Amino acid sequence: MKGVDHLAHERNKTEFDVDAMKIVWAGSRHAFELSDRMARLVASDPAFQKDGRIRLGRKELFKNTLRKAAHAWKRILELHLTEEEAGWLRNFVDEPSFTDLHWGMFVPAIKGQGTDEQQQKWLPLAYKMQIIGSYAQTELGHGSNVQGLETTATFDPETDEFVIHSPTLTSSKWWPGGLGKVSTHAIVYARLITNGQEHGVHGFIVQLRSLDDHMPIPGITIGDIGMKFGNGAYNTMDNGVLTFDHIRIPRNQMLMRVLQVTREGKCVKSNVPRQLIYGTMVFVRQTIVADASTALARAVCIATRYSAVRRQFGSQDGGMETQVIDYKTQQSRLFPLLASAYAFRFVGEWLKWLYTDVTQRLQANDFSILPEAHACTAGLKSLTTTATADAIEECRKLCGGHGYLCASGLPELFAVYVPACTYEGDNVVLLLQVARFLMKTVSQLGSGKKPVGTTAYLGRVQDLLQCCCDVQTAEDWLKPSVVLEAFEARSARMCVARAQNLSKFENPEDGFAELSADLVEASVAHCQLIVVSKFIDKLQQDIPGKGVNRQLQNLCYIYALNLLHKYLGDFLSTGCITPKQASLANDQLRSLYSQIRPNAIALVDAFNYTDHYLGSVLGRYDGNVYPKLYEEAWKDPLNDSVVPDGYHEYIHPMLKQQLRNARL
Ligand SMILES: CCCCCCCCCC/C=C\CCCCC/C=C/C(=O)SCCNC(=O)CCNC(=O)[C@H](O)C(C)(C)COP(=O)(O)OP(=O)(O)OC[C@H]1O[C@@H](n2cnc3c(N)ncnc32)[C@H](O)[C@@H]1OP(=O)(O)O
Ligand SMILES: Cc1cc2nc3c(=O)[nH]c(=O)nc-3n(C[C@H](O)[C@H](O)[C@H](O)COP(=O)(O)OP(=O)(O)OC[C@H]3O[C@@H](n4cnc5c(N)ncnc54)[C@H](O)[C@@H]3O)c2cc1C
Repeated sequence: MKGVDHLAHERNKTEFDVDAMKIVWAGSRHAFELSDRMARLVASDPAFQKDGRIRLGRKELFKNTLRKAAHAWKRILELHLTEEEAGWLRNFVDEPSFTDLHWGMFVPAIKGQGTDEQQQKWLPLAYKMQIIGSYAQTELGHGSNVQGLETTATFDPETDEFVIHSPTLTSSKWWPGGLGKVSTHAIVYARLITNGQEHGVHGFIVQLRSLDDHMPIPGITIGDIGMKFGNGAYNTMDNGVLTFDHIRIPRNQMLMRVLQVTREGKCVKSNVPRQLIYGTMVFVRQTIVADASTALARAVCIATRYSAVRRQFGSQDGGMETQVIDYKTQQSRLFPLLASAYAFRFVGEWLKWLYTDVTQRLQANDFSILPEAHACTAGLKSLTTTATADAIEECRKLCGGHGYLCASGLPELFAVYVPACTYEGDNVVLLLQVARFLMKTVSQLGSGKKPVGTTAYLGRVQDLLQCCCDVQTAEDWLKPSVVLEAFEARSARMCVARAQNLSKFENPEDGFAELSADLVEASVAHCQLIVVSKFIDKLQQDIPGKGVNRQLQNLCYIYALNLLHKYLGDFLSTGCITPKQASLANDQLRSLYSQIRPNAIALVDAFNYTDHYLGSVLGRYDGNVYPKLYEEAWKDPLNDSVVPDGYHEYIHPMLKQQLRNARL
């Protein structure tokens, strides 16, 4: 690192091995080395520079994204990068583009829902980018309600083809990323109709544009849906609109792992459950949880470094003013977010493991943990994206006025990140799925069915309904068993109370609708328990590096005790803890903030983000904020001229008018 390090005094306070923590954050030494190499490769390549992209108009911005995507692909081929390396490289390019959907949804959909023959035909083309795919599920009229989609795929036995059609305006495909201007193909979700009968929604591989001149296939109308929230941000993506006028595709382009349509138009079910049609969403939700920690860590890194640079008030005898990070209010807002970044990292790691396990089981025809995998991916996607979007905004406020400048990097990060609360399932709709799973689990307790996995604690429901929290001193809140029991008891009691209320309704669906707001709260409690318990599990691992485990313990208890404070109503009203114990938890929280304080900068350094990736003057590694902020201001196009365009037309005549009025 060249130049003066304005944060050196902070780094000198560190009480743990930062390099070892970098490996814990990355997940392994291999992941660390690989991501570090790719981050530096991108940061050092002028073709990937990001300065000024927020000032580009839509067309320039989009073309710039196409240029970067093409350059990234060129480098991937030239350097013979592996799939893993290529994924990291694209990540550090840090610009949403059609490639996210191609690699993130189109390819996984074919892998997850295609037959062996379909995979053999389509995957090589997709891997070489000889075709570019998107994922066209949502329509103008329906997104959450997948079974409500209107596009039809009618089998024509005479020609052995499906006819894909958009019967209404509301059946127009609407939102798919990469669709508007780039994709040549899409997985299109449509209602399957054979022999006049409906068979639910299925995926079809449909060519959209000519591979020669990129013109839409006759009968297809396609375009971009228009500008989205924020400057730059997600506007690098061509989210699209698409309609079909009786487009014909061969029968073998329906993804047939779940259901096969024969030459005669007969539907033959395979042994895999229907829900596997939703499998791509489970995969992507799992990756979104991992991405949440990355985005949250970016915001926290910026806010933490800047909070150590920024000084306000408190100067005595002409000495230095107080660093804002030393204010207890700043710490109580910032450190729980730092702890959440680590918590989400570890739960993301665990979810990846769960997903891999489910995939292997599915291949062996074991579908038993599919409902749990669905509930975990849906619930954790909802919990982590909501918390991350809120946290990015909180980090902006933690940076005061300068946080509102685009140069802070936070407005763009927020604008890019916030749709994660909606895409891949609206966060409330997903929590309702978790609630269904929880209510089903509770209702089966009486029949002796033993809950497993993340709901195993519900098997101890009788104990959890009666247990009393064993906390007498603030230090007692540093016992994993105490924290875990408080979270388990809160979630179990909320689930049982909701289930009892539901049982009062004659029609369970009416009850579910009426009590849905309460049910969502139980889902949140359950998901928070998962995050806390996976963090505690992480602490039990053998973590090398001086002081690393200690820091992680502090972060884990900050995460848990801050939630306890924030959701105190739940903990008190369900009788899990007493007001006195809650007050002791707060005492412990303050003590933990003091312990984290000297390590805060090193804990964000452990994310190993380059200045290029952070894209923030406030979050610079060297803390040299003010001169760079000053320099940045002069780059604004308004400062190209001293007297602005429009002066002669609008300002000058106004001034003259006032002068005349004054003389009158
Ligand atoms: C500063 C600059 C920074 C730059 C940063 C750049 C970084 C780039 C950032 C980009 C990162 C990532 C890119 C992401 C791109 C986003 C792309 C987005 C794509 C999409 O949004 S695709 C569309 C997604 N759509 C949805 O998610 C729809 C949500 N709806 C549903 O999932 C379902 O319809 C439903 C579950 C809500 C309802 O289903 P339905 O069948 O109608 O009803 P139910 O009766 O409730 O369910 C039936 C049973 O099925 C079970 N079920 C439901 N879903 C699943 C599932 N997925 N898997 C398994 N089982 C499932 C359900 O539990 C029921 O079971 P039961 O009968 O009770 O046993
Ligand atoms: C940036 C972005 C990228 C996207 N990319 C893609 C893509 O590549 N491919 C694709 O197919 N789609 C994509 N989508 C679409 C996305 O998946 C949907 O917008 C999302 O699933 C939400 O569905 P909706 O828009 O129908 O919301 P709605 O369901 O209309 O939600 C509106 C409100 O109704 C509430 N609500 C809905 N149903 C219920 C219920 N049962 N109970 C209680 N409340 C309810 C919701 O909580 C929300 O508050 C993208 C969306 C965005 C914003």
